[in-house]
Amino acid sequence: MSQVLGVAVLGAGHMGADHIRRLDRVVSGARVVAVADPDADRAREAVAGRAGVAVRTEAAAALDVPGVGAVLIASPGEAHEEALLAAFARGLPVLCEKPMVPDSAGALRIVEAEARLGRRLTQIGFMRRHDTEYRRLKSVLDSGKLGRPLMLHCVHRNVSSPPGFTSAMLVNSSVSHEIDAARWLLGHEPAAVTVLRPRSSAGAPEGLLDPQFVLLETERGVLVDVEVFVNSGFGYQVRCEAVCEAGSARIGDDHAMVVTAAGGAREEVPQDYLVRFADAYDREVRAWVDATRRGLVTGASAWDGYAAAAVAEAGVRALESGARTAVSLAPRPGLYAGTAEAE
Ligand SMILES: NC(=O)c1ccc[n+]([C@@H]2O[C@H](COP(=O)([O-])OP(=O)(O)OC[C@H]3O[C@@H](n4cnc5c(N)ncnc54)[C@H](O)[C@@H]3O)[C@@H](O)[C@H]2O)c1
Ligand SMILES: O[C@H]1[C@H](O)[C@@H](O)[C@H](O)[C@@H](O)[C@H]1O
Repeated sequence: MSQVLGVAVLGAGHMGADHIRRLDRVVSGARVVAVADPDADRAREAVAGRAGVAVRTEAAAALDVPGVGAVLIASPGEAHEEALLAAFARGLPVLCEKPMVPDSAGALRIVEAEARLGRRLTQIGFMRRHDTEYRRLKSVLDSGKLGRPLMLHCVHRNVSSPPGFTSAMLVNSSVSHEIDAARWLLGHEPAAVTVLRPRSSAGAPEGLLDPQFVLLETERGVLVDVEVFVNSGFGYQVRCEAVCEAGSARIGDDHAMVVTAAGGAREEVPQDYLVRFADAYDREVRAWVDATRRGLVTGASAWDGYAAAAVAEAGVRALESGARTAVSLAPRPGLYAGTAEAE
């Protein structure tokens, strides 16, 4: 195993600050050596109490800090393409938060740039692939004991949406997780998307189409329905039930603690993803650090990031038109052969 991995973290907001804590306190074998955020105060706050971390306001400047051996991108999606290309130019391995690049043309440019390098450098932060419940669901599906999957019923609820969250983002930010999870669980691609809109919740900001009901049809005839509701007001809930020819398997019901007292029982509901998926993020970052120190790249690939962007883009068109919309994927470069099911 190589020496301690020096990491540059780009973006010190919610996810960036949590990943900085994780890299320094939870995962062994890595150390944050540089942080970039245009908001220098936020960057300084995220590394408060840690000696020897360079703070920069430009992402590229953080990559050039001596000792940087890998990059964790946690800036907003619109900044990811430039950051990924800057990392590729320096040959640095990357863990990039989802969405890899929000638009499919930009995501394809990343796939093409990495294919030109001839080696994978990128892992995408689709953390559900590292979640214990999702992994158990994948094992049971892969075992074949339940027969072929026919349908996935999914629920994705947030307590509230952050400022600036748009109706399209319910699909291309929130449901991007279900798109990736469905591709990973099923091992094949979505072929069409339809988005239905129930009446909007009075709890949603004015003009936001929330909730939505997204229906994916896969190329092998599996239906994946997703209720996405980002201003549920009550909790962070992520569920998935796979209905197969010989049985069903469901996750997401029982990860919380049940408190029984005073003649009643109360189940705690996590309030955000940092709680619900805390272990998954730890496992994701640990797997990235371990693989990178071994000179390997594992996990969701740039191709997975592109496929999720392309499916989500079809979903946004479906939301706008109200029509069933076909998904069209570019040819998959040989570098990514077989990565729909990659670990
Ligand atoms: N995997 C998950 O469950 C999950 C959860 C939340 C967010 N995310 C993703 O993480 C990323 C960050 O989200 P967030 O919630 O932390 O956002 P945030 O707004 O809290 O933080 C983003 C930070 O990036 C900084 N920034 C802006 N442009 C930058 C640039 N060019 N270079 C470096 N920093 C820049 C901002 O100043 C801000 O501090 C997004 O891609 C988002 O989709 C993933
Ligand atoms: O960016 C976040 C993040 O990806 C969360 O995991 C998801 O639940 C939210 O809906 C999304 O807005």
